[in-house]
Amino acid sequence: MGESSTPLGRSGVSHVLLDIEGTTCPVSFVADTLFPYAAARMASFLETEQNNPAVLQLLEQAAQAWEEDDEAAAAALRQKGGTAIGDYLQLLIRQDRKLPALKELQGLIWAQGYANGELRSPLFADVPSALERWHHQGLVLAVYSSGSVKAQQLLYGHSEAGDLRALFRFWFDTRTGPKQAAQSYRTIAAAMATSPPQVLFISDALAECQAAAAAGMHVLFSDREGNPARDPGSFARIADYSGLEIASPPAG
Ligand SMILES: CSCCC(=O)C(=O)COP(=O)(O)O
Ligand SMILES: [Mg+2]
Repeated sequence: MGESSTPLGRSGVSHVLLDIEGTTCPVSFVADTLFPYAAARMASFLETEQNNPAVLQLLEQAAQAWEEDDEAAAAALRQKGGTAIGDYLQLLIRQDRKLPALKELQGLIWAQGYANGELRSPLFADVPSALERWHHQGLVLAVYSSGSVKAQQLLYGHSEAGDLRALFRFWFDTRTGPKQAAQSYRTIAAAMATSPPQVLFISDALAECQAAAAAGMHVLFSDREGNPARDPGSFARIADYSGLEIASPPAG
């Protein structure tokens, strides 16, 4: 593992909750491939899906968020008047804002790219074997990402290491709650029928690490090559899972 060793051997950890971008998957794939892929196809997707009730519902949610959005560029776009919701969605993509409706629309667009072979997700080299090892040990694996659950399942279902979805038992996105709020981690622990001290959370975002720790989870800060933020605060860093041994949970 990274610079420090973490005493997870006797920690009682039975669940591992993983962020995706900057944690199991390079930031560059999300920022330089996935986001531009969705941005380039958003207008034609909205045109094609204009009678799809699920898409219309997501657009209503985005329009509502836009009305309440005080951020300067969003407000300026609103004041222009008559501007299409597509322009607001493009703004959110450029700003890497994590609005759930946008994340679900992105997931629907990426689904087409994964299906036609244009997209395939790279994971950090140590990740697939660590997931296999932990799963084999009886640890419960779960995902918590700003990407929609559909997008998460697409990413792990079309990874360069194959379809890894079966290794995960639970999937959570920001419909469960913001990743910077301690309550979200309590909700996730409850949804997995466990308690926060039995969960190890790994993320590259310090605010997410702090929220999970405040809820009582074990936390490691993901310090991967290419991550824009490398300050771990008070958390132990991890750069590679090859040496991350987590004691198996008691049987039964
Ligand atoms: C699930 S793949 C796309 C990831 C994404 O859209 C994103 O915003 C990354 O956020 P994360 O919480 O995984 O760091
Ligand atoms: Mg992340």
